[in-house]
Amino acid sequence: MDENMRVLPVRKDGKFCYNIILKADFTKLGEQVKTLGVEGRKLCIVADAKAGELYGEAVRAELLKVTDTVELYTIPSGEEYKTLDTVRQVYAYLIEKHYDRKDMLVALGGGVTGDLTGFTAATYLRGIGFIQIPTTLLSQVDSSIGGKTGVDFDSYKNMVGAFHMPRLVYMNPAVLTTLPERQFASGMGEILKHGLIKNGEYFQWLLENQRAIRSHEMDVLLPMIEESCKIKRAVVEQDPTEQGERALLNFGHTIGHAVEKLKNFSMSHGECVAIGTAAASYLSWKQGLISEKDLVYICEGLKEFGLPVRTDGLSAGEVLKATKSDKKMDAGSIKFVLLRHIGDAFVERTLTDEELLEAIRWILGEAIV
Ligand SMILES: NC(=O)c1ccc[n+]([C@@H]2O[C@H](COP(=O)([O-])OP(=O)(O)OC[C@H]3O[C@@H](n4cnc5c(N)ncnc54)[C@H](O)[C@@H]3O)[C@@H](O)[C@H]2O)c1
Ligand SMILES: O=C(O)C(=O)C[C@@H](O)[C@H](O)[C@H](O)COP(=O)(O)O
Ligand SMILES: [Zn+2]
Repeated sequence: MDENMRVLPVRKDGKFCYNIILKADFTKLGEQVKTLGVEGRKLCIVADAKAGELYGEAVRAELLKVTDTVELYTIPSGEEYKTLDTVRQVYAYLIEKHYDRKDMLVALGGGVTGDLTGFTAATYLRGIGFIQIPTTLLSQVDSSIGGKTGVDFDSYKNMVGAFHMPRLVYMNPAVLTTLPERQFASGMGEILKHGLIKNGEYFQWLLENQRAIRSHEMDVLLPMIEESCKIKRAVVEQDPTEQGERALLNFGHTIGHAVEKLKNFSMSHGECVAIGTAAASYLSWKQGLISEKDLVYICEGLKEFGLPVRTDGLSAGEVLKATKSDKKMDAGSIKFVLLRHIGDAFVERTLTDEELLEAIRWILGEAIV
């Protein structure tokens, strides 16, 4: 066993499902993929344009140690391409190249690539295997784990999707050195969420180590990525298909997804989650759950990591409408994740439109009457 490699097994229904590998290079990728029995099978790397350009050949070279056919199919970068049309183009390529049920897809890129490739794998020939090689901070700590796959539809986030577990998640944090700062901050939006919903001490640790994290010091980044992976793993192991507990991972996403859509994806997912987190924290304060001091602590914490807690150019009414068009409605009431305290979240179903509007006005910087 390589002492610089961390292996986090993920279970489903109590049984081993797949490993998350954390290793600061790609040297163990071939060996890990070999354990999946892909010898003689075709592998198609579905790569985000940027990640493919930077890491496509290194990944392909490792995979060629295991099987003879490894192809690289590039998709354009950006949330606006997380669509059925891009999926259709990947299907067409797979059909043209005669991919069969035992061949596999390899997602190389951020959450957009992972969600889209996972959905393609879930639906092509009624389901083939796929591997996640996440290359953004956000995808390493959140989207590559747990098998939520899907695409946007008419700009509504993740409206079409499937639960389809990866066969392996191999994350190499060294690739984060090329990640633009704004994308790094986006990943911090989900990481801070993990602390807020599940581990208050971790949230505090993140703020205390803010400087080292923002300077990308590996001795702090590695334990941070590992801890977030463990939090996400614990939630998805308990509730793989979002019957209850998993909904907590949607903290900050209800209003966040509405902002993401209304801003035409000009803001990153993590930035919108940060704005949604501010709104959900405001509601938690208004419900008498967290203190005003905690609300300020959370918002200042988000800002320390370069994340927004406010936005403008939108009307409160349109944000409410888009919020209620997200997937969080259940028999007419909205499922909204609130904080009982920092490190402990729950789902609330009784919030009124007036209460939601007040929180929305707050993140829009409007006077509250
Ligand atoms: N399935 C889930 O559980 C889950 C969880 C969280 C988020 N998501 C989804 O993930 C998506 C956001 O993912 P994201 O933040 O990774 O964005 P992304 O996939 O759009 O990647 C962000 C940008 O980083 C670039 N990039 C990727 N890796 C790079 C690298 N190593 N160096 C330089 N540039 C690199 C990409 O080209 C892109 O421009 C959203 O669609 C969101 O809905 C899904
Ligand atoms: O894994 C989950 O479950 C999550 O909710 C993680 C979120 O960070 C992620 O953005 C997810 O894609 C949101 O799912 P959705 O079903 O609300 O679209
Ligand atoms: Zn998210």
